[in-house]
Amino acid sequence: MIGAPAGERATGHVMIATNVVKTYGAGDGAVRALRGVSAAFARGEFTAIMGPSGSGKSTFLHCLAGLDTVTSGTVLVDEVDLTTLSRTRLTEVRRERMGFVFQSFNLLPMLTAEENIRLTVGLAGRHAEQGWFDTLVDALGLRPRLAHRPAEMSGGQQQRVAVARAMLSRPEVLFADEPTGNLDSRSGAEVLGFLRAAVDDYRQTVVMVTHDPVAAAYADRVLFLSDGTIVDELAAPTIDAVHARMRKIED
Ligand SMILES: Nc1ncnc2c1ncn2[C@@H]1O[C@H](COP(=O)(O)OP(=O)(O)OP(=O)(O)O)[C@@H](O)[C@H]1O
Repeated sequence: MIGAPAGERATGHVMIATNVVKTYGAGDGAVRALRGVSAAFARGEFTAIMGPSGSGKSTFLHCLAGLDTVTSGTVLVDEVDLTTLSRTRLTEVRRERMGFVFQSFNLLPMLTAEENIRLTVGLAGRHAEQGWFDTLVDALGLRPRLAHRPAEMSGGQQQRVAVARAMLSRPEVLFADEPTGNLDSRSGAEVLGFLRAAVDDYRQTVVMVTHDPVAAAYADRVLFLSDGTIVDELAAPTIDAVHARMRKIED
Protein backbone atom coordinates (compact mmCIF):
# COMPACT_ATOMS: atom_id res chain seq x y z
CA MET A 1 0.00 0.00 0.00
CA ILE A 2 1.42 3.39 -0.97
CA GLY A 3 2.03 5.56 2.07
CA ALA A 4 1.78 2.70 4.54
CA PRO A 5 4.62 2.33 7.04
CA ALA A 6 7.40 -0.03 5.93
CA GLY A 7 6.37 -2.79 8.35
CA GLU A 8 2.82 -2.81 7.10
CA ARG A 9 3.92 -2.86 3.45
CA ALA A 10 6.06 -5.89 4.17
CA THR A 11 3.67 -7.92 6.32
CA GLY A 12 0.20 -6.35 6.21
CA HIS A 13 0.32 -6.10 9.99
CA VAL A 14 0.66 -3.07 12.23
CA MET A 15 1.76 -5.10 15.27
CA ILE A 16 3.46 -8.49 15.53
CA ALA A 17 4.25 -10.34 18.75
CA THR A 18 6.65 -13.25 18.43
CA ASN A 19 7.29 -15.84 21.13
CA VAL A 20 6.51 -13.49 23.97
CA VAL A 21 7.46 -14.99 27.33
CA LYS A 22 6.72 -13.20 30.60
CA THR A 23 7.85 -14.62 33.90
CA TYR A 24 7.13 -12.77 37.14
CA GLY A 25 9.63 -13.38 39.94
CA ALA A 26 12.32 -16.05 39.99
CA GLY A 27 13.11 -19.45 41.46
CA ASP A 28 10.39 -21.52 43.11
CA GLY A 29 7.97 -18.61 43.27
CA ALA A 30 8.26 -17.71 39.57
CA VAL A 31 4.97 -17.34 37.68
CA ARG A 32 5.11 -18.03 33.94
CA ALA A 33 2.31 -15.69 32.89
CA LEU A 34 3.07 -15.97 29.14
CA ARG A 35 4.77 -19.06 27.72
CA GLY A 36 5.63 -18.04 24.18
CA VAL A 37 2.73 -16.13 22.66
CA SER A 38 2.76 -15.10 18.99
CA ALA A 39 0.07 -13.07 17.24
CA ALA A 40 -0.16 -10.57 14.38
CA PHE A 41 -2.61 -7.66 14.24
CA ALA A 42 -3.74 -6.15 10.94
CA ARG A 43 -4.51 -2.45 10.56
CA GLY A 44 -8.19 -1.78 11.02
CA GLU A 45 -8.80 -5.07 12.78
CA PHE A 46 -10.63 -5.40 16.11
CA THR A 47 -9.21 -8.24 18.21
CA ALA A 48 -10.65 -9.42 21.52
CA ILE A 49 -8.51 -11.40 23.93
CA MET A 50 -10.36 -13.80 26.19
CA GLY A 51 -9.50 -16.60 28.57
CA PRO A 52 -10.03 -17.81 32.12
CA SER A 53 -8.95 -15.69 35.07
CA GLY A 54 -5.16 -15.77 35.40
CA SER A 55 -4.62 -17.02 31.83
CA GLY A 56 -2.38 -14.04 31.00
CA LYS A 57 -4.75 -11.68 29.15
CA SER A 58 -3.76 -8.46 30.89
CA THR A 59 -0.11 -9.45 30.90
CA PHE A 60 -0.24 -9.98 27.14
CA LEU A 61 -1.98 -6.66 26.56
CA HIS A 62 0.57 -4.87 28.75
CA CYS A 63 3.48 -6.51 26.91
CA LEU A 64 1.99 -5.53 23.52
CA ALA A 65 1.53 -1.96 24.72
CA GLY A 66 4.98 -1.65 26.26
CA LEU A 67 3.43 -1.11 29.69
CA ASP A 68 5.31 -4.17 30.92
CA THR A 69 8.67 -5.61 29.85
CA VAL A 70 8.86 -9.06 28.27
CA THR A 71 11.17 -11.77 29.60
CA SER A 72 11.93 -12.82 26.01
CA GLY A 73 10.42 -12.44 22.57
CA THR A 74 9.70 -9.40 20.43
CA VAL A 75 6.85 -6.95 19.93
CA LEU A 76 7.03 -5.01 16.67
CA VAL A 77 4.84 -1.95 16.19
CA ASP A 78 5.41 -0.63 12.66
CA GLU A 79 8.77 -2.42 12.66
CA VAL A 80 9.88 -0.77 15.90
CA ASP A 81 10.77 -3.50 18.39
CA LEU A 82 9.39 -2.22 21.69
CA THR A 83 11.51 -4.69 23.63
CA THR A 84 14.75 -2.96 22.57
CA LEU A 85 13.73 0.62 23.41
CA SER A 86 14.99 2.70 26.30
CA ARG A 87 12.38 3.70 28.85
CA THR A 88 12.32 7.28 27.51
CA ARG A 89 11.91 6.22 23.90
CA LEU A 90 9.25 3.70 24.88
CA THR A 91 7.27 6.44 26.62
CA GLU A 92 7.48 8.53 23.44
CA VAL A 93 6.38 5.62 21.25
CA ARG A 94 3.47 4.90 23.57
CA ARG A 95 2.33 8.54 23.47
CA GLU A 96 2.72 8.80 19.71
CA ARG A 97 1.39 5.45 18.55
CA MET A 98 -0.80 3.94 21.22
CA GLY A 99 -4.00 4.74 23.03
CA PHE A 100 -5.19 3.14 26.25
CA VAL A 101 -8.58 2.62 27.82
CA PHE A 102 -8.78 0.92 31.20
CA GLN A 103 -11.60 -0.57 33.24
CA SER A 104 -11.29 2.20 35.83
CA PHE A 105 -11.43 5.13 33.34
CA ASN A 106 -8.23 6.73 34.80
CA LEU A 107 -9.38 10.33 34.38
CA LEU A 108 -7.86 13.13 36.45
CA PRO A 109 -10.56 14.28 38.90
CA MET A 110 -9.60 17.97 38.93
CA LEU A 111 -9.74 18.35 35.16
CA THR A 112 -12.83 18.88 33.03
CA ALA A 113 -13.81 16.36 30.36
CA GLU A 114 -12.24 18.56 27.70
CA GLU A 115 -9.00 18.94 29.65
CA ASN A 116 -8.89 15.18 30.23
CA ILE A 117 -9.44 14.49 26.53
CA ARG A 118 -6.61 16.85 25.56
CA LEU A 119 -4.25 15.66 28.30
CA THR A 120 -2.24 12.93 26.56
CA VAL A 121 -1.72 14.87 23.36
CA GLY A 122 -0.71 17.88 25.47
CA LEU A 123 1.82 15.79 27.41
CA ALA A 124 3.41 14.84 24.12
CA GLY A 125 3.88 18.56 23.47
CA ARG A 126 1.44 18.56 20.59
CA HIS A 127 -1.83 20.26 19.81
CA ALA A 128 -4.84 18.25 18.80
CA GLU A 129 -6.29 18.90 15.39
CA GLN A 130 -9.52 20.77 16.22
CA GLY A 131 -11.53 19.03 13.51
CA TRP A 132 -10.61 15.60 14.85
CA PHE A 133 -11.34 16.70 18.43
CA ASP A 134 -14.80 17.85 17.33
CA THR A 135 -15.44 14.65 15.38
CA LEU A 136 -14.61 12.49 18.41
CA VAL A 137 -16.56 14.63 20.88
CA ASP A 138 -19.67 14.53 18.68
CA ALA A 139 -19.37 10.84 17.79
CA LEU A 140 -19.12 10.03 21.50
CA GLY A 141 -21.98 12.38 22.46
CA LEU A 142 -19.73 14.37 24.81
CA ARG A 143 -20.45 17.91 23.60
CA PRO A 144 -22.78 18.79 26.53
CA ARG A 145 -20.30 17.35 29.06
CA LEU A 146 -17.06 19.08 28.06
CA ALA A 147 -17.02 21.44 31.08
CA HIS A 148 -17.91 18.69 33.58
CA ARG A 149 -15.46 17.03 35.94
CA PRO A 150 -15.40 13.20 36.24
CA ALA A 151 -17.38 13.21 39.51
CA GLU A 152 -20.20 15.01 37.65
CA MET A 153 -20.40 12.33 34.96
CA SER A 154 -21.79 8.80 34.80
CA GLY A 155 -19.44 5.85 34.37
CA GLY A 156 -20.40 5.55 30.73
CA GLN A 157 -19.69 9.23 30.11
CA GLN A 158 -16.34 8.95 31.90
CA GLN A 159 -15.37 5.96 29.78
CA ARG A 160 -16.36 7.81 26.62
CA VAL A 161 -14.07 10.65 27.73
CA ALA A 162 -11.30 8.09 28.19
CA VAL A 163 -11.95 6.72 24.69
CA ALA A 164 -11.82 10.22 23.18
CA ARG A 165 -8.56 10.90 25.03
CA ALA A 166 -7.09 7.62 23.75
CA MET A 167 -8.09 8.34 20.16
CA LEU A 168 -7.20 12.03 19.96
CA SER A 169 -3.58 11.26 19.04
CA ARG A 170 -4.78 8.99 16.19
CA PRO A 171 -2.95 5.99 17.67
CA GLU A 172 -1.68 3.10 15.58
CA VAL A 173 -3.27 0.76 18.10
CA LEU A 174 -5.98 1.37 20.67
CA PHE A 175 -5.66 -0.96 23.67
CA ALA A 176 -8.62 -1.55 25.95
CA ASP A 177 -8.43 -3.61 29.15
CA GLU A 178 -11.95 -4.62 30.24
CA PRO A 179 -13.32 -1.27 29.02
CA THR A 180 -16.89 -2.22 29.93
CA GLY A 181 -16.07 -4.00 33.20
CA ASN A 182 -17.46 -1.15 35.34
CA LEU A 183 -20.38 -0.21 33.09
CA ASP A 184 -24.00 -1.26 32.89
CA SER A 185 -24.91 -3.06 29.69
CA ARG A 186 -26.35 0.02 27.96
CA SER A 187 -23.30 2.20 28.64
CA GLY A 188 -21.08 -0.72 27.71
CA ALA A 189 -22.88 -1.10 24.40
CA GLU A 190 -22.31 2.61 23.65
CA VAL A 191 -18.57 2.30 24.25
CA LEU A 192 -18.30 -0.94 22.27
CA GLY A 193 -20.41 0.49 19.45
CA PHE A 194 -18.02 3.41 19.23
CA LEU A 195 -14.95 1.14 19.16
CA ARG A 196 -16.60 -0.86 16.38
CA ALA A 197 -17.34 2.35 14.45
CA ALA A 198 -13.75 3.53 14.94
CA VAL A 199 -12.57 0.31 13.30
CA ASP A 200 -15.09 0.50 10.47
CA ASP A 201 -14.96 4.25 9.79
CA TYR A 202 -11.36 5.22 10.63
CA ARG A 203 -9.54 1.88 10.24
CA GLN A 204 -8.57 2.05 13.88
CA THR A 205 -6.75 -1.07 15.11
CA VAL A 206 -8.22 -2.18 18.45
CA VAL A 207 -7.01 -4.83 20.89
CA MET A 208 -9.36 -5.44 23.81
CA VAL A 209 -9.19 -7.78 26.79
CA THR A 210 -12.61 -8.84 28.03
CA HIS A 211 -14.38 -11.46 30.12
CA ASP A 212 -17.66 -10.78 28.41
CA PRO A 213 -18.76 -12.76 25.32
CA VAL A 214 -21.17 -9.93 24.44
CA ALA A 215 -18.23 -7.49 24.27
CA ALA A 216 -16.06 -9.98 22.37
CA ALA A 217 -18.77 -10.35 19.73
CA TYR A 218 -18.11 -6.74 18.66
CA ALA A 219 -14.62 -7.79 17.53
CA ASP A 220 -13.47 -9.20 14.18
CA ARG A 221 -11.75 -12.09 15.89
CA VAL A 222 -11.13 -13.49 19.34
CA LEU A 223 -7.84 -14.93 20.60
CA PHE A 224 -8.29 -17.34 23.50
CA LEU A 225 -5.55 -17.64 26.09
CA SER A 226 -5.21 -20.45 28.59
CA ASP A 227 -2.34 -20.88 31.01
CA GLY A 228 -0.15 -18.37 29.16
CA THR A 229 -0.58 -19.65 25.60
CA ILE A 230 -3.01 -18.98 22.75
CA VAL A 231 -5.13 -22.10 22.51
CA ASP A 232 -7.82 -21.02 20.06
CA GLU A 233 -8.89 -18.29 17.65
CA LEU A 234 -12.36 -17.43 16.39
CA ALA A 235 -13.12 -15.21 13.39
CA ALA A 236 -16.37 -13.25 13.04
CA PRO A 237 -17.40 -14.17 16.61
CA THR A 238 -21.01 -14.45 17.74
CA ILE A 239 -21.98 -14.41 21.41
CA ASP A 240 -22.97 -18.10 21.29
CA ALA A 241 -19.79 -19.16 19.52
CA VAL A 242 -17.64 -17.29 22.07
CA HIS A 243 -19.55 -18.93 24.95
CA ALA A 244 -19.02 -22.35 23.38
CA ARG A 245 -15.27 -21.86 22.94
CA MET A 246 -14.90 -20.53 26.49
CA ARG A 247 -16.77 -23.57 27.87
CA LYS A 248 -14.44 -25.84 25.91
CA ILE A 249 -11.37 -24.10 27.36
CA GLU A 250 -12.69 -24.09 30.92
CA ASP A 251 -13.66 -27.80 30.86
N1 LIG B 1 2.94 -8.23 38.88
C1 LIG B 1 2.79 -9.56 39.00
N2 LIG B 1 3.58 -10.28 39.83
C2 LIG B 1 3.43 -11.61 39.94
N3 LIG B 1 2.54 -12.34 39.26
C3 LIG B 1 1.72 -11.67 38.43
C4 LIG B 1 1.79 -10.26 38.26
N4 LIG B 1 0.84 -9.89 37.36
C5 LIG B 1 0.19 -11.01 37.00
N5 LIG B 1 0.72 -12.09 37.64
C6 LIG B 1 0.32 -13.50 37.48
O1 LIG B 1 0.40 -13.81 36.11
C7 LIG B 1 -0.69 -14.65 35.71
C8 LIG B 1 -1.46 -13.97 34.59
O2 LIG B 1 -2.10 -12.79 35.12
P1 LIG B 1 -3.00 -11.82 34.24
O3 LIG B 1 -3.42 -10.69 35.12
O4 LIG B 1 -2.30 -11.50 32.98
O5 LIG B 1 -4.23 -12.76 33.92
P2 LIG B 1 -5.66 -12.38 33.33
O6 LIG B 1 -5.99 -13.44 32.35
O7 LIG B 1 -5.65 -10.98 32.86
O8 LIG B 1 -6.53 -12.55 34.63
P3 LIG B 1 -7.91 -11.81 35.07
O9 LIG B 1 -8.93 -12.25 34.06
O10 LIG B 1 -8.18 -12.41 36.41
O11 LIG B 1 -7.66 -10.35 35.09
C9 LIG B 1 -1.50 -14.90 36.97
O12 LIG B 1 -1.08 -16.13 37.53
C10 LIG B 1 -1.13 -13.74 37.87
O13 LIG B 1 -1.27 -14.09 39.21
